[in-house]
Amino acid sequence: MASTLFGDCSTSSAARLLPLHRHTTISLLFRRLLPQSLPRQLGPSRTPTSLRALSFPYSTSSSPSPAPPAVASLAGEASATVIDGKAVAKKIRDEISAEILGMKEATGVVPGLAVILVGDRAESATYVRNKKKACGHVGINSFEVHLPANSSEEEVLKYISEFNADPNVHGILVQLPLPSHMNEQNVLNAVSMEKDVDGFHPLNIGQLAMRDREPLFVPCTPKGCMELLHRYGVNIKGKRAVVIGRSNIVGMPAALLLQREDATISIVHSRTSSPEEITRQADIVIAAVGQANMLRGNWIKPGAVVIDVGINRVEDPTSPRGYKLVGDVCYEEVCKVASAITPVPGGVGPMTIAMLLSNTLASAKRIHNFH
Ligand SMILES: Nc1nc(=O)c2c([nH]1)NC[C@@H]1CN(c3ccc(C(=O)N[C@@H](CCC(=O)O)C(=O)O)cc3)C=[N+]21
Repeated sequence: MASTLFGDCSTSSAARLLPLHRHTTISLLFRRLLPQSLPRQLGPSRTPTSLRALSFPYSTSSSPSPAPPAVASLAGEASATVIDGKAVAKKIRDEISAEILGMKEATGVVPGLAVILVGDRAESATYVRNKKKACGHVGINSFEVHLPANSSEEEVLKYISEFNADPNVHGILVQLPLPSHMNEQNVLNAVSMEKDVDGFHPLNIGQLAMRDREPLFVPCTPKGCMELLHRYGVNIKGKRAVVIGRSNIVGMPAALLLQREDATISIVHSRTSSPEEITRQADIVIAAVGQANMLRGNWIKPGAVVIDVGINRVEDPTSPRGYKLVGDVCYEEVCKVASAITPVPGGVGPMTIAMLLSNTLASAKRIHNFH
């Protein structure tokens, strides 16, 4: 993830690449004309009680009061519900811990996750460390191989086949990106599809794309996005969903998952003309492009639900790390238009790790026939 200089939406590099046709204020005023779009779009929450407190502020609201003058209204503009991925992920980890304990007591089996990290990218090392910590918290054994950046592809393949054969390992994750001299396809194909907790094996992706078939694993980040939509009671069936970005690991599987739940999907990508016009039609937006603050307020239909997958570092001299994390969505603008939005950090990121743990537990249960 490239570091950019700009932390605020108005100066985002992406905003210059993709010219804006409308100003945010217009969106804000437009939204005022449709104050009822939110409660109708979001049906009653299927969310457990503990999460309901985090849920929609509008669901019980009465009729809108007369509109104050536009300028005054901007400060008091109601904000979207914040979809708290950190809290949901914690709840899921607690559920996983309990299940793992039960499984251990009943069968003696402890789920195991193997992570292969090649090279010294600081971000990759951080993710791997976070995954290991998360495994520790829920009671999953973690196995880690850290290879130097100049290792050969054969070496990586050798570790993969060892983990494929190891009965203590139920999940195998090869941290991406791999160094450029390696063939990512060869490596991902080598992971046994029964241990493919990332869901990146072509057979798992293929099953995801086919009707009436079930993949053994669904990729963690898109699965986390869907879990957030479910736990916040967002209706998907029959809705228009736009996924921005067509990567194998997020955009494409996210679109397939939404389609499997009967949304009508569009994928917006770097060659799409008028991406903002298409995005503005969406009831659900999943942004996964890796461009800081790219989605402005005027890309969003009032009342839409926005899931921000981007994790971009932008320089921030006031932060001890020297940078801060921002999403692909210009949060300050979009939170005034959307009905619900995920923050960065604290949105999809923690869910990705929770889904990895969930996939690893599911794998151990399947391998040991424990249900
Ligand atoms: N084979 C493979 N599988 C992956 O799942 C995979 C990968 N490779 N390569 C890199 C990406 C990235 N990724 C993240 C996971 C958690 C957070 C996360 O927890 N983020 C925190 C912030 C963490 C921080 O403060 O740095 C948050 O958004 O709140 C972010 C990013 C998994 N990835």
